[in-house]
Amino acid sequence: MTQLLAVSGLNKTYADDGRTVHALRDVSLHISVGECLGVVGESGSGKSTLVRLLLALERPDSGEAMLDGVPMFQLKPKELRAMRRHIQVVFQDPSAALNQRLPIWRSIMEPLDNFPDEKPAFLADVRHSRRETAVRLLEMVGLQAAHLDRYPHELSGGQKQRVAIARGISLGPKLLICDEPTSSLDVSVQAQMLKLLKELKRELGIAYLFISHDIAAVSMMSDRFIVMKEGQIVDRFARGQLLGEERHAYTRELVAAAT
Ligand SMILES: Nc1ncnc2c1ncn2[C@@H]1O[C@H](COP(=O)(O)OP(=O)(O)OP(=O)(O)O)[C@@H](O)[C@H]1O
Repeated sequence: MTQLLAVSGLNKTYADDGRTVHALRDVSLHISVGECLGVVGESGSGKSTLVRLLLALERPDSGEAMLDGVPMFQLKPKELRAMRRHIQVVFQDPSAALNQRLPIWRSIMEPLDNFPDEKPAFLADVRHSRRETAVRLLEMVGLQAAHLDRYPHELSGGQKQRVAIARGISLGPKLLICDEPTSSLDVSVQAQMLKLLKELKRELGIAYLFISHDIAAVSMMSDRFIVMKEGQIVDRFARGQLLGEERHAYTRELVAAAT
């Protein structure tokens, strides 16, 4: 499989009350085109730090991330902005991700409005019209044109997360980071959201970095897995190997805690 993202030797420390916190220690991973890499780890294991670095919101102390062979942390701000459209994110809390004062269709169109020349293949026939484009995106995530002019407070949590996913896929990214995308949702809605993400992955060929403390959700989505603890990757394995004898003790603890 063609490699999409190759992260090597990422280190990130923070100063906290005079103490140095190693949020990431020598983290290396790769994701192939169209693949889902699941990331599991308890709170404080470094998952959000990894996301912030990949979104270029912060820089690592050392290490590199190559996206399609381009070294991200060496890019100039303008180049970085252009590259960033290839990595989109869906966060845990869709309410925080959507502007409460904008109707849904405007929120959905924000990324495309920021990159007016982008025309992903699945939007090519509607891109001439912002509203038609928004309808197409809504339909792709299981909502309808009737939702176009609603405001976030008029939607359920699951519907808001669908809108956030519509935004996330709108630029046809190569990588979608799903950062605890189901954690804020009712249990009954979580499975529907995972099903939707799976369908979009298959339809659009997007690779996912799927982060969750919910091992069941990660197992359902991912082709391969990494387990993080105190900023380090302590275990790596492929689908079907979660319950294997060779699993790290910490992975087994997480599995035991989840069952
Ligand atoms: N800005 C910061 N300043 C100081 N310490 C930080 C900062 N950001 C993260 N840390 C520390 O780095 C470590 C990793 O944090 P991180 O948020 O990446 O973990 P996480 O696995 O995403 O946890 P959670 O699931 O709770 O978000 C933690 O010990 C955290 O306290």
